[in-house]
Amino acid sequence: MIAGAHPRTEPFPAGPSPFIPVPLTQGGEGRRAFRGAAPCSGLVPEDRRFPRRPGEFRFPLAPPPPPPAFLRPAPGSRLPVPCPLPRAPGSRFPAPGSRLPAPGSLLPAPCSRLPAPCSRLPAPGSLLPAPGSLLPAPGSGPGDAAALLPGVTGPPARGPRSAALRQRPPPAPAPGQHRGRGADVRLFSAVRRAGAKGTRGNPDVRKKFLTVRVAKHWRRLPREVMDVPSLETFQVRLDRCAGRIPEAEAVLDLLEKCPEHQKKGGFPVIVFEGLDATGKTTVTQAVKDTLNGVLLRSPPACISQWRTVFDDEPTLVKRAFYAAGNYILASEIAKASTQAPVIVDRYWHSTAAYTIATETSGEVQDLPPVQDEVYQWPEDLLKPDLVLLLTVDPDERVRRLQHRGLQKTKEEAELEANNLFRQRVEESYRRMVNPACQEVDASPSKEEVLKTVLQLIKKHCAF
Ligand SMILES: Nc1ncnc2c1ncn2[C@@H]1O[C@H](COP(=O)(O)OP(=O)(O)OP(=O)(O)O)[C@@H](O)[C@H]1O
Ligand SMILES: Cc1cn([C@H]2C[C@H](O)[C@@H](COP(=O)(O)O)O2)c(=O)[nH]c1=O
Repeated sequence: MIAGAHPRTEPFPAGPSPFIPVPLTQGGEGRRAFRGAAPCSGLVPEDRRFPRRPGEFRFPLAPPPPPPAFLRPAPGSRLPVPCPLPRAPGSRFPAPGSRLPAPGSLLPAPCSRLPAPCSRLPAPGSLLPAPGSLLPAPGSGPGDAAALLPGVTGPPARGPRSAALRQRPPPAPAPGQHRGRGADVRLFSAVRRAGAKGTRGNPDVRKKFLTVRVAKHWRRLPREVMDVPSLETFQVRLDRCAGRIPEAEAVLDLLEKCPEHQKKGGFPVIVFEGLDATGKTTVTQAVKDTLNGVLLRSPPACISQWRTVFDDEPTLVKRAFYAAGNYILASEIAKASTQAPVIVDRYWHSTAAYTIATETSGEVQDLPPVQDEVYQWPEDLLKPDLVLLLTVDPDERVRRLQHRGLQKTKEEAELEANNLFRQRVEESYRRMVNPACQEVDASPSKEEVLKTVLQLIKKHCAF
């Protein structure tokens, strides 16, 4: 976060490596140093580099490309006046019940960014809803909070990639999994089965039971969070907001350079997870030094300068950014693990755990149930050999946070202020599966924690 901030870690005493030494090292700076810096700008084309603070600059350096042909008006036709939809009095939204223009007409810029009421209507891939269709009242429809967020829903923004993404068939479901929409279908069928057993011969009871269970789940997690995660899902989501957030386009450009379905090399890949200030930076640095390994982190250095932009976005956009970072990181892991052991400071489990905890409220009992699909690893994301979850007694963690004295992220402030949020993040980590986390008590001294961690690595990873 603060470029050039003081180092986050104190060095471990140097010692002989218990593993085969590999003469390759990389990384080693405290992760905060990467926030706000542009460490691998070489990867980013010159016209895609952005200044580091959000608000300094919000539009691409080049003028925006002309709208695709299908959005342009027919020759000789008159452009509509700035917003053809009548506004509700005192509102930025069209009045409920107002009629939409004919399909194919050009939505001018201000209207094309209209949130929920407009963006929810078109069928996937279609330009506009049927002529004369009625706009729903703002906020109506299923309790899908995400659908009400600008830039989260609606057709992808623009460009040839958008068209390609739109034309691609939806990703095939995993074996035994329902397609795409996922959670609602899956949950519904699960409840149907339970209802059928417990309420045989009493359809009224079943009806009530179904309604209550499904509605409750919808309120807790937006459907998009429950969607089966895949590279394509996150590309589509970033593409949808690329017109508004130029950095999303830059992330997509980097993603396109990463081969799909990355495979791990012959060396072990070990991930460290945990709440902020549990000692990940400290221990990952020490393990990397001990094993002569490569240290990588999520989000990877080449996109971390845009964190501040995405951290201020709605959860689903933010999650798409961090998830995209994981796929870019996967290609770095694939390459590095052909040369040396790879130590990773945060990966998919962090993206999932923070999203789940942010999108839920209340106590850990209110999280999606154990074995829910939200705790699954994405099918198309390179898997590590071992994931170690560092946990620390809450008081000790607060002491470490204070000792560190760095500027806090929104989540860190939330973790400090909101005990329930902290518990939800940690419990979500614990519920992750395939691969699951191995919990390590990181409350003891740095030397003891390193010893424990090295023993676990020796036990679980082949060298
Ligand atoms: N085992 C330990 N005992 C005492 N202090 C520790 C221990 N491990 C780390 N610390 C100290 O706690 C603070 C936070 O550690 P560190 O930066 O490694 O945590 P982190 O998990 O990487 O945090 P973040 O996720 O926010 O980057 C630092 O000041 C560090 O020196
Ligand atoms: C990787 C990742 C991070 N975050 C958020 C959650 C935490 O508050 C900070 C941690 O960042 P740090 O560099 O380790 O201090 O970032 C997230 O929400 N999702 C992610 O995937």
